[in-house]
Order: sequence, then structure tokens, then C-alpha cells
Amino acid sequence: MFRAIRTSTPKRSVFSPSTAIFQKSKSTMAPSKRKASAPQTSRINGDPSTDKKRKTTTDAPPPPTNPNASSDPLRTPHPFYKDSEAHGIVLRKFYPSEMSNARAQAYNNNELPRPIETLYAALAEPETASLRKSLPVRQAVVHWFKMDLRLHDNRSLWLASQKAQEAGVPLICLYVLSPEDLEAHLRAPIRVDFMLRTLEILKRDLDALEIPLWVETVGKRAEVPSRIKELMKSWGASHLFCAMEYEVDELRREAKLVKRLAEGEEDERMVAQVVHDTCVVMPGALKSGSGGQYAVYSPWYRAWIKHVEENPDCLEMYEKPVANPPGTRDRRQFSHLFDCPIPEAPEGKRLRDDDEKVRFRALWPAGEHEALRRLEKFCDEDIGKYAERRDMPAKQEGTSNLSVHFASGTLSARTAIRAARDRNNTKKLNGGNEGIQRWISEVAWREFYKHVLVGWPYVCMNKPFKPLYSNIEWSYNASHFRAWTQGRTGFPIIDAAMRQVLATGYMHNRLRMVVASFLAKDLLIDWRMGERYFMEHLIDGDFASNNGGWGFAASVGVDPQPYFRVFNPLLQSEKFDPDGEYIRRWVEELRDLDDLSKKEVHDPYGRCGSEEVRKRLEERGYPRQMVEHAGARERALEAYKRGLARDL
Ligand SMILES: Cc1cc2nc3c(=O)[nH]c(=O)nc-3n(C[C@H](O)[C@H](O)[C@H](O)COP(=O)(O)OP(=O)(O)OC[C@H]3O[C@@H](n4cnc5c(N)ncnc54)[C@H](O)[C@@H]3O)c2cc1C
Repeated sequence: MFRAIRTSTPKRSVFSPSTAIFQKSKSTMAPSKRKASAPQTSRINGDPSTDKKRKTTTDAPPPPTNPNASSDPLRTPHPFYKDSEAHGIVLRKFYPSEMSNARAQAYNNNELPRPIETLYAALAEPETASLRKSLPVRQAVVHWFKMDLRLHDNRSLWLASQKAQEAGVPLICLYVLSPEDLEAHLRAPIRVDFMLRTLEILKRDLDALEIPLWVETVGKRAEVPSRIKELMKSWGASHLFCAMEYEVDELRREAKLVKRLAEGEEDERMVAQVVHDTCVVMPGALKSGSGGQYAVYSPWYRAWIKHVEENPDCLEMYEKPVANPPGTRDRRQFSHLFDCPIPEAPEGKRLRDDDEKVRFRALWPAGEHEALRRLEKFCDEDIGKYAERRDMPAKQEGTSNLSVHFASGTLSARTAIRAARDRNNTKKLNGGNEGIQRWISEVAWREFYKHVLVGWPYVCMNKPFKPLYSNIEWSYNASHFRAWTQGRTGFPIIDAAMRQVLATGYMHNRLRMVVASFLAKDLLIDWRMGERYFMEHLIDGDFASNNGGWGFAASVGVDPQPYFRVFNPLLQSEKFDPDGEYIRRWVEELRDLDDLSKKEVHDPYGRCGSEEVRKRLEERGYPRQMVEHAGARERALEAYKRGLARDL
């Protein structure tokens, strides 16, 4: 089934700066001369009518004074910047203060270069472009593994392998472990553990092909490009291939890498090929009617389907790399590379104890073989019923549980979509079996959010997609936040979901929406604290999907729920866990209370008539509902309205 059909170099270019959708940046403009555009326009949220209404609202309190006022609105932080720093949202160790809305708007006005444009510019510089065309291969070619931890259907790895084979030199694989990156990107220990276990498997599989995997730990993340160059020099390598990652730090790092490798004397110059691979359709290829990136999923998805149908090579898969020339392992220059150990997780990113290790490893076997096994099983047994079961968290087989594999790159989206399509009675991605169609469209959501990062890079910098929503005054109530994280809100469905994440590193999609809405709206807590908490605990923590999911639930992102649509946790609970089966699985206090009916389990104190049962709940310490939903909803609507009426 996983027949790879690439046997020769594809015609598509390795990177496509020319296809960038963005207008030429005006970044050379002196900052002081930049015009501060209105913080929000319909270009951002696509709703000019509501914008107008917001501006005429007069009962808003005066805006707080900005302690860091500067004459340049693009350099002045947002007036609420201290909150985001005090509560661990903006990590000042790595990043500047939260930007002003005007600065976010400047990205939208093409006044600041988007990081992908910076990378494309580095790749298009005459120096680097001509080297890519003409530099002869020296003694080795390198593939740099990042979030593409697989041999099958890995475009960058395949291109590197082709290059090495053509030149008759060995392929060397590299992985860079940057503890600072893990910290800055809030990687969960469970995810780091999964990644290190996957590296062990990758190393074994590569070893069978006589390809070494070198794992380099680099203390300072700013030094990654220089260290890669040093390593390549020591191996006599001239060409490096890697997949493009679409987050801001990574795009900027790769721009630096491309230039750094090209620097130096004739014999020190090297080439970096940064290739699109993680999405079926590369970001920038789909343009809305106005020529920009889509901010709404449905039209984006229609365009995505059309693009894939018109360019069927998007779904062509890549062979695994060819074995290195025999004897590579015995060559003095390379032999030590085969003995490189996989390091331990760095300080602060280790699992707590052996119990956690045993539990998490049993739950989440690592590596691409497991990813392919799960995919096959899901496609054979469950995908057909996906549409009916996907929203029911009690049904473990209702969804694929493949997100950790997509996030770590142990599975490619191409392979997954082809596997699903192969089970259908049509080649059309949006035809045939409803479950298959629906699953493919969910895999596409992941891709949509990656495209969003590229178009609106400030979402990677703690700003909401709609900058105006930065003006909402959030709560930072520590005891409320703690109750939410510990699953002690008194709403059984919320508590079950939050306990599931603590116990397994995973939460069902429906419940991610419910708990996120509860935090942002019922508790009015800054949604970015929840976003951070998810990243720190999820095995599948992926910046784009997590940010997109939180943006949707808190009504601050692309394609969001309107802010006045607030999930009612009780109704969600009754609809998606009608028998309370999921609740009882995770909320110990309610598990064996057989006297609680199916209806009562969703709100035990409020609905259970039995004094006896309520007493037992109290003895067990199960909390009463921490907020009254109707009142909390009103409070949220007021806060959103007030925030949107501010002009900061
Ligand atoms: C607040 C919030 C935070 C989220 N954080 C993450 C995250 O950090 N990492 C992550 O991978 N997903 C995240 N999601 C999306 C989604 O919840 C998970 O991808 C899904 O629950 C994973 O389970 P599964 O693999 O069984 O999914 P399936 O239902 O089998 O879907 C198949 C694949 O499609 C993709 N997918 C499905 N739904 C979505 C979605 N709504 N958005 C983006 N991709 C989707 C995932 O890659 C998933 O593995 C988040 C959603 C919300 C609402």
C-alpha cells in the first residue's frame, strides 16, 4: 500500500520563492517614517460592519496609559504587555515584549517582511543561488532531521539521498538537540521523550542502510547555524537538505543558515536546500479572491482540493533513502559517526519518574513503524465510521490518535491522505464515504493552520490573529487557573478532560474546544495561558494547530466562533458524552456512584436529588461548580465588547 512512486528528481523546484503570495516588503523604510496604520481594519477580520460599530461605542473606559510610550508605534509594546510577561506568556528570556497592534497591522500592510520572505530572500541571493546550481559535491551530503522523523515519504531526505547517490558519496543524517529551543517552544517532557525514543528507532533503521545519525546538542540556539557549518566542515560535506518549518524562529534561523553556509573561502562554502515537505500544498500556493492568504477554512479547503486535483504530484510519495556505499562504516572519517549515542532529555524536560515512563511509553509507542501500523489499522477498521463517532470522546477508536505522529513527522500528511483515499470508492478527496472525506478534511485543518502562520507571522509572537482582541482585559486569577489545570472546576466534563491530559498527554478534539472556551470565556482567563499549558502537556503539542485551536475557541483567531457564541459546558457534556461514560472514566469521585443517573452525572450537585450522594461527593472532595455559567457568559460578553471598543 505504501508504494512510493518517486524514482527520479521531481520537476517542481526545491523551493519556490517566486510563488510567494506576498507583495514586496517595504522593510527598508526607516522606522520613524512608517505610518501607523489603524490597529484594525476589515482586512484583518474581514468584517467591516462590526468594525464600524466598535469604533462608535462610547461607554468604554479610558485605555490604560502606556508605560513604555515611544514615538514609534511599531516599537512601542502593547499597553498590556506587563500582564503577558508577568504570567509567563511572553518569555522575555528569548523574546521582546508583546508588540503593539500597530506592529501586527504593519505585517498585514506588508510594511514588515514576513519571515518566509526573509528566507526566500536568502535563498534568492545571487551568492547562495549560484552556489546551489554550481557547487560540486565534496565528500558527503547531509540531511538535517527536524520534525520529519521518518525514512518513508520524506522529501528532504529523499533529495539528499539522490544527491549523495549521484555523486557516489555517503549520506549523513543529523539531528540538533537545542535545550533552549525546547524551553522557548514549551515542549512537553512527554513529547521530548517520544522524540528521543523515535530517534533511537530512526538510528537503527538508518544503521541498516549504513547511514549514520549524528545527534548534536547545541547549548545556545543562536549558535545552531554556525555549529552545523562546523560539523559539515569536519565531515567534508558540502550540501545540506532540510524541511522548511513555518514558525517564525525556524524560518529566521534557516535564513541565517543559508547565508552562513554560503560564506567563507572557496573551499568552505556550502549549500543549504530548505524544502517544502510538511504540507501537501505548500503555504503561499493558494490565493483568495483578493490575492492573499485565506483566513477562513471552507474556501481555503475548496481551493486546496482543487489544487491537489490539478496537481496530483502533490500526493506522490518519496522512496526511503538508498543505502550508503558499502564500507562507509569502515572509513576512518565516518566510522565515529555510527557510535553517536541518543542523549537523555535535558534538564526541565524529563519525565517525572519511572512510573510516568512506563505509562507513557506503553500508551505512545514511538517511531514511524508504529505510525504506519496505526494508520493502517484506523483506515481498515474505523475510518468509515469517523463522521459519526469523531465527536464522542468515550469512543477511543472514534478518531485516529495519529496527531503525535503528524506533529513529530513520523507520519507524512501525503501518506496519510493516500491511505485514506485508497479505502474510498473514488479518487476524489471530497467524495465517496463520508467518514473518509471528513477525516481527510481534518488532516487538512492541520495544514490550514500552517498556512496561517506564514501569512500572519505575529500569531507566533503571542498576538491574536485579530490584533484588536489584544485589548481585552483578561483575568489572571491563579486559583481559577489552577482549578482548571487540575480538573477541579466542578464541571465533570471539563474535569474529565483536564485529568485525561495530565494522565495521558492527550485530549479529544471536542473537549479541547470545550475546555478552551471555558477558560477564555467562563473564567475570562487569558487564552494564551491555556495555549501555553497545552503545549507544556500535550504529546502532540504543535504550535500551529494549538494556536489555531485556541484562536477558534477564544474567538480571537482565524475562522473563529463569534465571541458571543459561548459553549455551554453542560449542554456539550450531555450531547457528546450522553451516558457519562467518558466522565466516569476520568473523574474518580464520580466513577462508582451508581446512584447518579446519566442526567445527573453531568451536574451532580445541581441535579442529584439524593442528599446521601451529595454528601458522599463532598466527602470525596469533589468541588461544586466554580462559576455559574449564565452569569459568566454575560461577564465574558461585556469584557469582549469593552475590549473591542478600545483603540489601543
Ligand atoms: C484548543 C485546541 C488545541 C489543539 N492543540 C493541538 C495540538 O497542539 N496539536 C495537534 O496536533 N492538534 C491540536 N488540536 C487539534 C485536534 O484537537 C487534534 O489534532 C486531535 O484531537 C488529535 O486527535 P486525532 O489524531 O485522533 O485526530 P483525528 O480526528 O483522527 O484527525 C486526524 C488528524 O487531523 C489533524 N486534525 C484534526 N483536527 C484538527 C484541528 N481541529 N486542527 C488541526 N488539526 C487537526 C490532526 O493532525 C489529527 O491527527 C487542538 C485543538 C484545539 C481545539
